[in-house]
Amino acid sequence: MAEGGLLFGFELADVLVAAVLISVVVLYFHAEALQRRRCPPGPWPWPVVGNFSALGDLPYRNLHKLAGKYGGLMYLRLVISDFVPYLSFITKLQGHASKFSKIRDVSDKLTADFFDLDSHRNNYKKMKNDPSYVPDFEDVLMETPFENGTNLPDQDLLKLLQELLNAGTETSSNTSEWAMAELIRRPELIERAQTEMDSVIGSKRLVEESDIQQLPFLQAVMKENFRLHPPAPLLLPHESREPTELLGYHFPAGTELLVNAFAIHRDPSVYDNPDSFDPDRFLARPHVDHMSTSDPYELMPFGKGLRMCPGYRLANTMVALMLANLLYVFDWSLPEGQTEVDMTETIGISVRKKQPLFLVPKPRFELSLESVAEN
Ligand code: HEM
Repeated sequence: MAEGGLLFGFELADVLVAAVLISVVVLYFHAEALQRRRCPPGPWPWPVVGNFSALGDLPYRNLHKLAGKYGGLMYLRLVISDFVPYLSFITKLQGHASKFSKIRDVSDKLTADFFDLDSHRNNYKKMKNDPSYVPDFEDVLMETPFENGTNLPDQDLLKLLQELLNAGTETSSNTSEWAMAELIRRPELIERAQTEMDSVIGSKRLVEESDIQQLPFLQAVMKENFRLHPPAPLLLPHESREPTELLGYHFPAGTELLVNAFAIHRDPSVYDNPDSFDPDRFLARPHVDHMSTSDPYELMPFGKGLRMCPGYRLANTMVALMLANLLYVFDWSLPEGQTEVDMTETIGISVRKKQPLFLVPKPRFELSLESVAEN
């Protein structure tokens, strides 16, 4: 009974607030249930924060675990504007946009200083008629005309160089570090790689690009390393432009798609003992080729299809060449007193070792400076 602002002994205002809250919760669950009817399964999102907390520090690992519960195709809500698009301004209020724009400004300045287009252009003008001068990538980009005959504007040129620098350096160096870390834990694998190279290369020179095709074990090491340590384990986010149906599920236009290459690479139905480093598995499965732009999808450190990494050939060749030479020219050991390699991961632009790897090299043979310079 309402009496003097009371309803069954409760303050009327409290009852109204409670009623509103309950309605909001009921409406939220109802709207969520409707929305999810045609979506793949996935963890139930918390109001406002969604499933963001499920990602943790190493999202590819946590999503892999979640896939064990919900299956390979999962639906998650990651940001507040996924719930209520007109609340996207909150992301701005959190200050991320301004932080990013500061980082962008610093990065733009570093790129401009590093590539120094004007002096590079002057140098190229002086050198281009010298037959011994080999134009570098910056020269080629500066000189390449568009279809309308003009050159790429400097600002665009710098952005392009910046993107290549960001996408290509840390990924490649981290890959090499992971490979050395895996190999030093299994010295017999280093010996096998060295025996293979000794038989193919023969004379005492550096390993060349043309040798790599004849080094199947080294290539198997590369594949196994990419399988266990894809530098970009969730590739890059992709977004659907149109509403799409897949496996009976509905994906509205604008759905963000993350492909968990890490989870694919550790699928026990494809790879026995998926967490162990075993290059022999690829000698037994030569058809699995991470350099193929389409199927097989068992190994995809560079992604697949139209948006696959455009630097994949350069990256694969450079990493293989670097690894081959490190193993061919040197024997390696852990620093005195160290018996274990810490394999903990952390994420920067790509996944890297949390603790940098320190190894001690010992030359396997004398290599004259002349033969190094010739290479
Ligand atoms: C081990 C080395 C590398 C790995 C594992 C790697 C991997 C990847 C992956 C997984 C993607 C996203 C593909 C997707 O979303 O489907 C990507 C994109 C990209 N990569 Fe690489 N990458 C490497 C080295 C390089 C190098 C050396 C360059 C250039 C010099 C490069 C340039 C790029 C660029 C520009 C993109 C963005 C492409 C786009 O927006 O469509 N990457 N890379």
